[in-house]
Amino acid sequence: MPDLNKPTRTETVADTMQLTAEQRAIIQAPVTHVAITAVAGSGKTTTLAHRILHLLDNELSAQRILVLMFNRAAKLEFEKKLRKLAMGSDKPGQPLPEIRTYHAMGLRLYKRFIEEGYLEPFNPKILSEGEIQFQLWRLIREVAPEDLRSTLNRDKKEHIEKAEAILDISKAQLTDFELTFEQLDIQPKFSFLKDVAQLFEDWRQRESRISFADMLYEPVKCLQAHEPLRRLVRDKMDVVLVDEYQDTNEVQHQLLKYIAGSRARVTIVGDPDQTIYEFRGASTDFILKRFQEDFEDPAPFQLTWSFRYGHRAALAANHLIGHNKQRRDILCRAHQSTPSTTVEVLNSPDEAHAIARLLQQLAPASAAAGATTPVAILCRLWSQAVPIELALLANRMPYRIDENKGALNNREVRQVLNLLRATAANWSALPFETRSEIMLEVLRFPHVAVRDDILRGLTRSLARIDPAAPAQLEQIGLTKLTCKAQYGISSWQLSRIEGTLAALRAATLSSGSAATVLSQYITQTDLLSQLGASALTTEAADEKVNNVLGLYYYIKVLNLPVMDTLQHFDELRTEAGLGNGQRSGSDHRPAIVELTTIHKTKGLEWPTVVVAGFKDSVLPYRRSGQGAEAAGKPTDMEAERRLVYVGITRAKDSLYLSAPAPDSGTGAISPFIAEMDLEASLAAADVLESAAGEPAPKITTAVVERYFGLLNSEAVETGSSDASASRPRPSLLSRVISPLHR
Ligand SMILES: Nc1ncnc2c1ncn2[C@@H]1O[C@H](COP(=O)(O)OP(=O)(O)OP(=O)(O)O)[C@@H](O)[C@H]1O
Repeated sequence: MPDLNKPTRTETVADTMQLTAEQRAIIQAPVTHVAITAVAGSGKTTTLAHRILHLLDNELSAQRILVLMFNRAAKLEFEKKLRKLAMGSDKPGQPLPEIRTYHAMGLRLYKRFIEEGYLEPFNPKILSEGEIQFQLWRLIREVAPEDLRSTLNRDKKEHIEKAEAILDISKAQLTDFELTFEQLDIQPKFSFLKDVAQLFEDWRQRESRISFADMLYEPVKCLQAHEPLRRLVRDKMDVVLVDEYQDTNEVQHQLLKYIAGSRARVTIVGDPDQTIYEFRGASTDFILKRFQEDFEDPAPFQLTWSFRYGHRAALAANHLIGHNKQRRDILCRAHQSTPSTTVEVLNSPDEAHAIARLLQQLAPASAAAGATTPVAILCRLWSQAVPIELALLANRMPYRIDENKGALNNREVRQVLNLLRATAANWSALPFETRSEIMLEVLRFPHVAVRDDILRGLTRSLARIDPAAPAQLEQIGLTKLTCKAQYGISSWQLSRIEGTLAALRAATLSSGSAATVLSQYITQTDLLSQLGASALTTEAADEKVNNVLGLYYYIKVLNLPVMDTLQHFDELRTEAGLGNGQRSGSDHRPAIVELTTIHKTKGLEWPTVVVAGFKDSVLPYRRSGQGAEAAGKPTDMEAERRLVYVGITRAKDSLYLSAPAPDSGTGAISPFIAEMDLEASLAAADVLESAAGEPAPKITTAVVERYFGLLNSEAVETGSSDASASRPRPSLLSRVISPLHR
């Protein structure tokens, strides 16, 4: 193995990049196992990229270096970073190592093991969460013990969620269902769910289907069982580097061990405060303990300076995360080369429009900032994004959102709009086929629990008559006497259809705004609880209900009659490029806003970040569980706090925390805002950034004192002014939007 202690070209690279001593130590470390713990924005990925160039410079072959990233977005970002760095080096065309996600790696091994005859070929259509939950519910109904049958429907979600947890955690931890059941501390009355998990696996194998989890689980189980396969995969690499190790689970840790064998030296890097995938079996144990146990004598390194955000964001993040008890108490601190970051609370009774207005004001500065997408709006749940996206569209703000997540493609949004169409003045002028389709959607919203083929026949008859007309069912010959014989539906189903049609009739006759019509219909059909009940999990129920509520609030602010509201939405569809049923974008302006969830932002950063939904029940997210056990379950505050920590540490120049206006009736402000201690954080940062260099802030906390102590005791490294110059701070972004809520 080459001697990597000798000074090399990387030092030159390091010098021009103004790398810190902490970073240089890692880049130039000898090729041993290495464990790096680092704070958010401290240049973990940047340092890994430099380390790779250093290794290549020292005659390690690119083919013998493997980089494992957590997800696709992080992989793409890293590829870009490495390519750019390589382009600036004196060997711009040199081959670069393979960068893979864990799952891509698992899938590659899976296919190889099929070729070797150890695994069966699988259907390329990967099982979705929805399909898995649907199958679990089918099996639960098949095998539930007699004494639980009477409450099975009521506790549907609880059963599905527990069965899914047994399945997921067993695959993530490589434990059998029995042990997982015990570890999850599930009540004995649910022990039949272990059989459900096994029956699901039998079904899955019969159908040759695999899930996302199986891409890792199956090959690792195979490796555990077969020595020839272990020989096949091990010792192929000299160096393996793994990012985001704080979110590693057992199956990933084992895969890493098998790939490394006794040859590869492994570098792991991560930030325990950014662990946000516990629900997939992730644990800080792997970065803090297990790696040290399973890989011989790893050299420990730390990255403690943030280059992403300034003192305000650093102090707010430190105050917040300091409330977690189960952590290593490390402060993140802004490097002196880092421009200051403004932190503001955006208090508003109408979050969506407040954010859209803010972005209108920031747009020129954002465009000038030159970043590909200079602003990110981060949500806890996708349903939060519905009214925000609509407000962005209404303000003609070019944005980007995950495929399939757009508000106008959202099922509940489409259903609300169809309901409004059914109550609109131009109903009878609509083509017959359109009316039938709309009636079908109305009878599914909430679902009247009639089979689809019967429902289709029924809605074709209903489409012929006026929704405002009384006694419509009689008009199409559907009465208590005829319903069974003619349509094969029960009296109970008939009463549901009657209920929906009565609500539709009342809505059609209403002279109020679209919001009044919708609100009447929601109340009369008990829509929200019906929607919640139809979902297979609590989170899915919350998303459905919040999709409707988000749209309702948007329509309420719009305050237009039904026809005008529908026209407004037609215009939004055109703006979104959906006019002809295809999403193409109405114009080709580059997106200045990325609308996404905090879970999707691993390793990413933006000049301006807006974290939405700082209100109780959203941050921290409290599931509206229906089963008695779920409802009483305390929210995992530490996990939610880590999520907010990840969100707020994505900002470079400006961070906005969107919260309800006090006493506006739009919800209580999230306790996390108080936990950030913004008063103390901002006052302390003012002192640190003042040219006069005041001795101490007027308001102080233990965190502020430690922060000052750290800055004072360790000389901040010099020579980083170029780094700060490379990222000028947009002046527009520093203005106060709304008074800081204390
Ligand atoms: N020595 C340095 N001087 C100036 N800027 C730096 C330095 N090192 C890294 N940066 C910049 O700091 C920012 C954060 O770096 P990077 O994304 O690598 O951090 P990270 O630790 O991987 O982040 P996260 O905690 O989100 O995973 C980037 O904009 C990067 O270019």
